[in-house]
Formats: sequence, C-alpha cells, structure tokens
Amino acid sequence: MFEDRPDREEVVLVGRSNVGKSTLMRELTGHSKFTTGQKPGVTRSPNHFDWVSENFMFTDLPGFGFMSGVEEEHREQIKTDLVRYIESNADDVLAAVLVVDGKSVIDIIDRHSGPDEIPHDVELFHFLWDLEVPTIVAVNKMDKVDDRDERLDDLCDRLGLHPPWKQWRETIAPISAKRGDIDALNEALRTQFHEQKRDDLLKFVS
Ligand SMILES: Nc1nc2c(ncn2[C@@H]2O[C@H](COP(=O)(O)OP(=O)(O)OP(=O)(O)O)[C@@H](O)[C@H]2O)c(=O)[nH]1
Ligand SMILES: [Mg+2]
Repeated sequence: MFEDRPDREEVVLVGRSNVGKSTLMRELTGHSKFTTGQKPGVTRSPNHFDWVSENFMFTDLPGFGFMSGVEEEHREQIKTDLVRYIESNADDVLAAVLVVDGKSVIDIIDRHSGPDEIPHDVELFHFLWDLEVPTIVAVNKMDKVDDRDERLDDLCDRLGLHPPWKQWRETIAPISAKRGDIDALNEALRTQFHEQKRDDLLKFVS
C-alpha cells in the first residue's frame, strides 16, 4: 500500500467501500481513469493523481467495511494499512475527505453503535481529528436523500458536532459526485488550502 507513493503533499479520500470515492476522484481530477463500480471493493490499492510542479496530489484510498467475497481477515488488513498510510504521511496530508453515503450512513452508524463497538466512520473521523489532519466529511449520493437538513443534522450529532449542520460548512459538505455536484466540497477545500497558505492550489478546486 506504500511502495509507489510519490513524495507530495496530498488530499486523501477515505471511507467505506462503495460510497463513491472513485467517482468523486473522477470529478476532482477531471480524469476517467479511476475505476468505479457497483460492487464494493473495487479499489484495492491507493491511486494517486499528481502534479509534480505544484507538489500536490489527490489520493483515492481503498474502501473499508463489508465487501462481499472478501475475507474478514483481508478487510481488517485494509483498515490497518489505511490507518498506517495516514499516520506515516500525516505531515503531508493537507486535508482528508471522509466520504460517506448520505442515504445509508446514519443507519450504518446506529447499527454499529454499542457499549463495545464504535462505527468505522465515527472512529475514522476521531482518528483524523486526533492526528490534527483537517477533515471534511463529503456526504455523497445526496441525489437519493429527501430529508436533507434532517439527515445532515443527524450526521453531525453522530460525529459529535453540534447541529445544525449549517454551522459546519467547512466540515460537512453535501455532494452528488455522480451528478457532478461537488461545489460544497470544493468550497471547503478552498478554505483549507487558503488557511494552509496554498492558494496556488485553488485552481484545482474551482
Ligand atoms: N446515486 C448516486 N450514486 C453514486 C454517486 N456517486 C457514486 N455513485 C455510485 O456508487 C457506486 C460506487 O462508486 P465508486 O466510486 O466505485 O465507490 P468507491 O467508494 O470508490 O468504492 P470502492 O473502490 O469499492 O471502495 C457506483 O455504482 C457509482 O456510480 C452519487 O452521487 N449518487
Ligand atoms: Mg474505488
């Protein structure tokens, strides 16, 4: 998972399998080389899309969580590798985009919340927070969500951010990657780049 990593600053896309990371990668880079699919587990190793002259890249990381046909042991390995990738490169990560499926994320979080279980998405969010990696939650597939504000407020609540979600526009970005509607994410990334004095990168997210 680490061998071919170019030495650049980066924005990483992380999240459960099948939430639309690779579809979002296509939108962000304007390139269709990223394989997407209806079955979870399409992306198996990091995909970098880099600009040498700007010392910058977008990285699409493998999804974690349930994947049919993939052994439990292998799924755990993907998660371990993902955590190690972010830990070892945290200094170079300008922002992490935690992609979730707006239609199912609340159900999945609630199903896995218990006395000795923390849902993956929540765990990852706190992990990134603890590493002080600026994190944006891209709530994807909003084209399938009817009760938009309610859903986004619930998500804030589960992540430990005080609703209403509209107070968290730098953190919560509702999008529909498949429809090419990613303005909210671009806006949040612009804010991050500006704060980190990387205004030269604004052209990649406008
Ligand atoms: N309705 C809807 N479907 C979407 C959207 N974005 C992606 N999808 C669909 O979701 C499925 C999974 O998309 P991928 O981009 O392959 O997901 P991924 O997160 O890269 O999946 P892994 O590589 O398995 O981790 C595909 O069928 C996409 O067409 C969206 O905004 N709305
Ligand atoms: Mg993928």
